[in-house]
Amino acid sequence: MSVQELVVRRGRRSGVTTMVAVHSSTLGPAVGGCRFKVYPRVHDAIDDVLRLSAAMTRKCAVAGLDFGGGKSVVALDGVPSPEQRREILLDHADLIASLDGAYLVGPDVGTGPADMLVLRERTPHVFCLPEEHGGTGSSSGPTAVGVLAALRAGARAVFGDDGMKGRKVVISGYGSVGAHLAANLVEQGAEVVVSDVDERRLAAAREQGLALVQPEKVPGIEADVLIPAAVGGVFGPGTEVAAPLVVGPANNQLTDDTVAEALAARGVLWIPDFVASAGGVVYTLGREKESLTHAEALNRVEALEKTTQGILDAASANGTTPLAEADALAEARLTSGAGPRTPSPREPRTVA
Ligand SMILES: NC(=O)c1ccc[n+]([C@@H]2O[C@H](COP(=O)([O-])OP(=O)(O)OC[C@H]3O[C@@H](n4cnc5c(N)ncnc54)[C@H](O)[C@@H]3O)[C@@H](O)[C@H]2O)c1
Repeated sequence: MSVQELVVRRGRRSGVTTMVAVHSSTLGPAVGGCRFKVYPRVHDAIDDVLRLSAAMTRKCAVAGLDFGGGKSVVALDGVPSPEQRREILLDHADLIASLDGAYLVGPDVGTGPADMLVLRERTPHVFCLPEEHGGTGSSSGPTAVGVLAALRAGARAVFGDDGMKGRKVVISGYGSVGAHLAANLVEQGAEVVVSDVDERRLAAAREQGLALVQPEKVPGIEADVLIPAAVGGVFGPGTEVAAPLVVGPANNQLTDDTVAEALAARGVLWIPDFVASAGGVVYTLGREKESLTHAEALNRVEALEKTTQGILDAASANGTTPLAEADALAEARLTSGAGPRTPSPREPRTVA
């Protein structure tokens, strides 16, 4: 996999290996999140940072952002104490600082706005600081708004209308984005079923009166919509997916790109994750780098509905998959520099 720059360094304070991949700077400085996770081997972390940074390039290009794709990973070999965590983050911040603005970091799996504040001690190239420190805080709400926008376009293609009343929706991963989605969909009158591996998250779902399903039963469960909101790599060549529409925020949902064709051949409309999950980065960068208001930035997130619609229309007209069309859109923008700039704002439907 081609990558512009990969820097891997063992932290001088913590001894923990952290890394940054700048996949592309064609459209601007690379942006991405910091993944803080236990990996069996450093090589697994390198594979992850490379794949995730490539997905960020596609995500930014399709969403019309003037930023490139990057990612950073802290490759843990066990769960650190709070003191160790701080040392690891400071080491990681030094690595990011050494790239001199070529990579801007935000939160990802395992990190949040409070961790961004620690990184900020050593480098200015950080976004999503806590709101009380001038940042926009967690991007989960805007990410959910973007998923719902993509879902509307997908629902029109599959069901002929985008109303969710009475539709059965399965959400895999009742984390921060999953919980936003569940609340919104319940409000719209959908029958929501959730799945998680964390007992505390299941208890939170029960408290909201949500039905539960075991994670291993998720792909095969009869439903109208499946929302992957947990981890990547959940759909392989042989995965039987019962829902006719799949759209969700989890990054890199397919084990490889050919799975998109396998899903399409089985009559499943899969909306590329890098399209559906762009709401967080669109909102955050709009607010923090372009000084947009909350409403203006949310309007840009809502515009993902139109972007998704265009991708689905093209796939239907050309007899291709949404992945092929989303890739073509990203490629066109990366090669010409001119892309689908987000249309002018309209009033937001949802407030995160
Ligand atoms: N938060 C954002 O703004 C954002 C933006 C873009 C993409 N994403 C992606 O969306 C996904 C969800 O993000 P989040 O911020 O809600 O993360 P999160 O960590 O808050 O939630 C993920 C949830 O998935 C659960 N989970 C893990 N493995 C599971 C499995 N096998 N089956 C069911 N549940 C499982 C976890 O216990 C957790 O509750 C992640 O893949 C993330 O990378 C998030």
